[in-house]
Amino acid sequence: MEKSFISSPYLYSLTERLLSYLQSGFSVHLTGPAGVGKTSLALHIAKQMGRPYLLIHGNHEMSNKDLLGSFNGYTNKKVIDNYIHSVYKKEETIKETWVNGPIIEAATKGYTLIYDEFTRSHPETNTLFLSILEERVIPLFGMKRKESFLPVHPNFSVIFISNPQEYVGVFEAQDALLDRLITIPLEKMNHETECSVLSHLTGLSENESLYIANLVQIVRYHCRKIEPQSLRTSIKLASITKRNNIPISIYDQQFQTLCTDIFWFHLKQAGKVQTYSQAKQFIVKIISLQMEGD
Ligand SMILES: Nc1ncnc2c1ncn2[C@@H]1O[C@H](COP(=O)(O)OP(=O)(O)OP(=O)(O)O)[C@@H](O)[C@H]1O
Repeated sequence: MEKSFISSPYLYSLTERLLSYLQSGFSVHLTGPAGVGKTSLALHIAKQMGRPYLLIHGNHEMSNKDLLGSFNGYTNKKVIDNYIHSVYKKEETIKETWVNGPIIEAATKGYTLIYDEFTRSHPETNTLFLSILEERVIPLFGMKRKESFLPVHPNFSVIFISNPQEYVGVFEAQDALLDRLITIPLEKMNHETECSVLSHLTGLSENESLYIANLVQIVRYHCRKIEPQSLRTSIKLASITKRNNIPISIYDQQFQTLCTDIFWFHLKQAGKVQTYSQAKQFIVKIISLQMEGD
């Protein structure tokens, strides 16, 4: 099922601006911590571009061949001539076949490309984007093709997405590439939008979504020294309660256990608790007190 995109005044305005930058021929770059909504926003924008779009994910093993394509198939043509029955002639030709990679596919046909986690690919792999974005040509040196470049379709544009540089397995983006992009650090979703996303994705009522969003907000506050729990934490809590008909109340045993399972690791990382029972106590005593205060 396709997930619906929930907008807010901030997201609406950002979408409009990013669309206009892309339509003006510039590629854009969304950056921000995990779960802040970068991929959802990129997909939402790509759909509005009214062109086919393609989503790829960077990784440290990604090579130019993976992006551009390669000769990796064979066409076998066999001709058997036995017209004169005493003469048997067999002719076989084997031809390498070129298979387009996502960049050639998207750039020559004018698609919108979403390059998620592009800083997980080696910076040298991403170098080809310098000429794609500036000179509007796809470099094909060393690809064993007759042409040394292919022209880029005028409608081709890229939405790059990255996580912060401090994340494990992330390379620093090249300055020259960043210089060609309009980079927007995505802000954390506001409380109201988070509640709407929860109701929309899980079918919980507004009040139930608000309860869960408030609870996660309190845990975020207690764990503020570590990477904040993203929207995904609220989605997990909301989806599991809904699916299993767990009463959404900090006084309910089942809900307490679920919260403990979801938050123990974060509370431990933040140095608030050590053991599972301490985590449960923390949730039941401290968090319930703060929930009452809301
Ligand atoms: N505006 C939105 N409307 C509906 N759902 C959203 C919205 N933004 C985020 N979500 C939901 O929140 C979750 C996290 O969003 P998303 O995957 O877009 O984040 P991200 O920043 O790309 O994360 P990561 O860096 O880990 O890939 C997803 O389940 C997504 O469906």
